[in-house]
Amino acid sequence: MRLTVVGTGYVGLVTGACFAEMGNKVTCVDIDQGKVERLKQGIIPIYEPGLEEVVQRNVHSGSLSFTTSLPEAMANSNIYFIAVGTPPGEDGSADLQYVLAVAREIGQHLDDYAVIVDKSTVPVGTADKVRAAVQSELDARGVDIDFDVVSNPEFLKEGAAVEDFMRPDRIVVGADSEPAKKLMAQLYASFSRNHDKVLFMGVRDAEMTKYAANAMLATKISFMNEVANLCDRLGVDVEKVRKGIGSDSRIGYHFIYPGCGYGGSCFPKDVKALVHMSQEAGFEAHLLQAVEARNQLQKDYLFNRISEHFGGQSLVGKTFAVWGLAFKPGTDDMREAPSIKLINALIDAGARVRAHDPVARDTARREFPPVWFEDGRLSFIDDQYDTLTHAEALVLVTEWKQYRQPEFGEIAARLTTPLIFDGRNQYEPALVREQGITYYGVGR
Ligand SMILES: NC(=O)c1ccc[n+]([C@@H]2O[C@H](COP(=O)([O-])OP(=O)(O)OC[C@H]3O[C@@H](n4cnc5c(N)ncnc54)[C@H](O)[C@@H]3O)[C@@H](O)[C@H]2O)c1
Ligand SMILES: O=c1ccn([C@@H]2O[C@H](COP(=O)(O)OP(=O)(O)O[C@H]3O[C@H](CO)[C@@H](O)[C@H](O)[C@H]3O)[C@@H](O)[C@H]2O)c(=O)[nH]1
Repeated sequence: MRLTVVGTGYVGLVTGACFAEMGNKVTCVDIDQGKVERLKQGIIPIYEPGLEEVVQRNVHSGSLSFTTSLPEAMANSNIYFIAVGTPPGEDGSADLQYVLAVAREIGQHLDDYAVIVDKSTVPVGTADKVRAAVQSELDARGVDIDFDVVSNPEFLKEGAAVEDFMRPDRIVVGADSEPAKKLMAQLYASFSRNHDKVLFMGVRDAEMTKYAANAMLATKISFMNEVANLCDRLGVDVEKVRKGIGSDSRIGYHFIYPGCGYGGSCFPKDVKALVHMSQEAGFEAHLLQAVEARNQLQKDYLFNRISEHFGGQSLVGKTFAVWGLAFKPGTDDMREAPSIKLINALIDAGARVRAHDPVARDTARREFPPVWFEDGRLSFIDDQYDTLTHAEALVLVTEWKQYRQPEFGEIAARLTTPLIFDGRNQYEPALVREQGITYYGVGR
């Protein structure tokens, strides 16, 4: 099939590349000319395992192409995916300006029946807005062309995006017309060869399903973070509790890892957007507000533990080694990363930070004032162990694989006071303490 994907971010690029890999002919469109030029050469703008190979292979075979011209892409296909950003507005609502700009542009160039697919995460009712935006452009042109708007939210995780797209748990398709359903069933047939993974539902049902999924996962994490805080006060090891409850198949092990808060471009923004959607519907979403509030507090957890350890002493002049900047392992994405809040708090308190991340240094640099790098308050170090030089403590923020089994002897020898704050409960406390290192986890 011939497809157009608008937006070449994490979702658009993975969608386009993976559909091309499945034998479709895909044109990806982006307004960022530099990005499009690099993509044409097979250079991808983000760190996402396995993606570069898929892009290069399909660019080379001619199945995947890139352009800045939406009309050029539309001319060759009859399914248009909208995969542009929906960032949070001031009030927490999802900002639809990019989605609606694409819808208007589609309306300006539509010349035959097409299915417009909302792949971006958008509030309930957005498909109607997309439909209205397209229709008003058709009306302005004085033409009568049939089209459908479908909701097909994406559930991929960064760091495992290609795998998640290729082997999804389910494919949600909200479609209110038979021709649209038929086309979407045909498109996804190859993903459901063994099990029928496509769940057809109404457009509004599909829009809500995406938010409900993310809100459920965020709720599990905030719940566990709350339990971890309680464990601190009651002298309980939350990791024992996690295993104890995860073994109940009704609860399960997924997404109950306590830590220093969830980040990323989805959970924080989508929980806020759902709270906003509730308010607009005249309903107070008490639980979701608490999920968001717990997460904000959780991002202060490590700084509070550090302050408590130093017994209210000033942190001025103290140096801290931070391992991990990205919001999770496997990505260079810094959106809402817990490391940002921690580093700001440490530097505001007069401390210095020496940080390491295997891939996110360039993206992380943009998150902090340049003067901090110039005057040495913040340094990004090439070798993870070199961060420890002159440092009082090691703070683990992102559990990259290379941090999971470190040389504790070397850590103890290099730190001025052997001390670890483990924001992801990666280390066995007894093992660390055997090395003469003082250890703090989250809820243990
Ligand atoms: N990042 C994820 O893991 C993930 C997963 C599932 C769903 N989502 C949702 O998918 C959507 C996209 O997220 P993302 O992380 O890929 O965003 P992103 O910010 O990485 O990429 C968006 C891209 O759209 C482009 N763009 C903006 N306006 C355009 C226009 N008019 N025409 C063409 N291109 C345009 C931008 O230049 C950018 O390259 C969001 O709604 C997000 O919530 C994201
Ligand atoms: O038990 C857990 C699991 C995750 N996290 C944190 O939660 C955040 C999000 O992690 P993850 O869900 O793995 O990454 P995302 O790429 O943000 O993916 C989420 O957001 C996407 C965008 O909507 C959805 O498509 C995915 O299904 C959903 O998992 C990260 O900061 C993790 O450190 C925890 O603290 N504890």
